[in-house]
Amino acid sequence: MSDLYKDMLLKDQYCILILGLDNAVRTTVLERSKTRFHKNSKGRSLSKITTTVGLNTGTVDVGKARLLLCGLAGGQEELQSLWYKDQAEGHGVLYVMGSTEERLSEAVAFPIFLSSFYIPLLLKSWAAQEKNPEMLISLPYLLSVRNS
Ligand SMILES: Nc1nc2c(ncn2[C@@H]2O[C@H](COP(=O)(O)OP(=O)(O)OP(=O)(O)O)[C@@H](O)[C@H]2O)c(=O)[nH]1
Ligand SMILES: [Mg+2]
Repeated sequence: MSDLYKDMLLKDQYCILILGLDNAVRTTVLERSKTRFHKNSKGRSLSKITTTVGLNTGTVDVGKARLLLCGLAGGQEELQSLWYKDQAEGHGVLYVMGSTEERLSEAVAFPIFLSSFYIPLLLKSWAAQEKNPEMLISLPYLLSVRNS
């Protein structure tokens, strides 16, 4: 309990939404992240992962940051409009693309929309020489998930 308490006090916490089309392996990325990064928790084995109903969550530690990962159900076309509202409510988005060629144009629409927000922000924080922790943790995290 004392270790947990210290961890909670020392770490900056961020809420990261995992978005992507249905069947894009969002839950797999979440469960693999838990196994890879959470010292006291092992993610579900791949054979136990079924279609998400509602919400999957998990916490992982990346450097000095603690990420609360939220995998939402519903990557289907009719629910994608919710992403535009949801993404503004988290600190960041982990967008998973595991799509077939037929759905590629559907899969890239949202990252193109997001980059119109984040690229100007990134350029602005570079120009002001600010260290933006949300952006600094993203690349090492993505590389580590990919390699695990
Ligand atoms: N070919 C292949 N399939 C994979 C891989 N990883 C996971 N899958 C399969 O992809 C399917 C979808 O994975 P999920 O993680 O459930 O995807 P999701 O985006 O959470 O899907 P929903 O919640 O149903 O929308 C499952 O049948 C997985 O077993 C992989 O590396 N290669
Ligand atoms: Mg899922």
